[in-house]
Amino acid sequence: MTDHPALALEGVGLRIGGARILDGVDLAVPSGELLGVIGPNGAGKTTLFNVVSGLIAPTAGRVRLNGDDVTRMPVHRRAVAGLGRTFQTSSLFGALTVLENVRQAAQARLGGASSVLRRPRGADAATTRAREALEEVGLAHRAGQQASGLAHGEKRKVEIAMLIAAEPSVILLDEPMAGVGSGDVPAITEVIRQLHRGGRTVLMVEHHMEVVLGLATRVAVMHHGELLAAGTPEDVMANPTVQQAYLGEAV
Ligand SMILES: Nc1ncnc2c1ncn2[C@@H]1O[C@H](COP(=O)(O)OP(=O)(O)OP(=O)(O)O)[C@@H](O)[C@H]1O
Repeated sequence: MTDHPALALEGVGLRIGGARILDGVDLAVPSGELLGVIGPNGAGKTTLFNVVSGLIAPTAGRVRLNGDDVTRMPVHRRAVAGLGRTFQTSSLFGALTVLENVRQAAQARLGGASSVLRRPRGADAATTRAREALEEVGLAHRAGQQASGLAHGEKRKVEIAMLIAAEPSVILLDEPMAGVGSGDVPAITEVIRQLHRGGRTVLMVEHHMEVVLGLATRVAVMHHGELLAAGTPEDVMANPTVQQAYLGEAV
């Protein structure tokens, strides 16, 4: 298994009507990489994440998770197989507490029945895992608070704690800095850095270039549904084709 990339896209294409939304995307993401996915608006970045997570079926090519072909696997089974993702907008249950939100994610991973049958004294396994995940993102002190009352930046951290609790092997972060005030950017950057340091494989779509260049071990550039370039942040930013794609856009 270790010979396989954590995630591989092989000739992935998506046509909707006459439009080519994704075209021949080949990409191998080795285990432990933090890949920044960038590109101008409408380049196909979110669509690519939707294909990887199973929300959209590609019309060509394959998606492999740790070597296994998951192209036709539904979203929930892909999650169980080890794929986790966040969305541009918050996916928290506002009426639940922070701990309850993270606990749901841990419970989904552990499975309901076993934890009911074998409930450790005091706190069950899902609660313990949820508390550890909140600790990891520095939000243990918010555990009992209702999620709707959190600041936006804290909600982002709770979403990352939910990912940690679900223990995915590959994580997709879709614009983690979207809507985040500049004051919260460094703290969330640090949480993502920690997430990656734990040995997890992370793909991150992000427009905030400072964040991408500061975190990514490799950068992939999408343009008109194609993978234009992939390489170290330095190489990619020095690539004339990439600079051309961004003409008229803020890089
Ligand atoms: N279901 C759909 N039907 C038709 N066109 C679609 C559909 N989904 C996406 N598109 C088109 O595909 C292209 C890629 O969209 P996508 O949202 O993936 O781009 P993006 O790179 O994530 O953009 P942004 O940075 O603005 O979020 C866009 O031109 C979009 O209008």
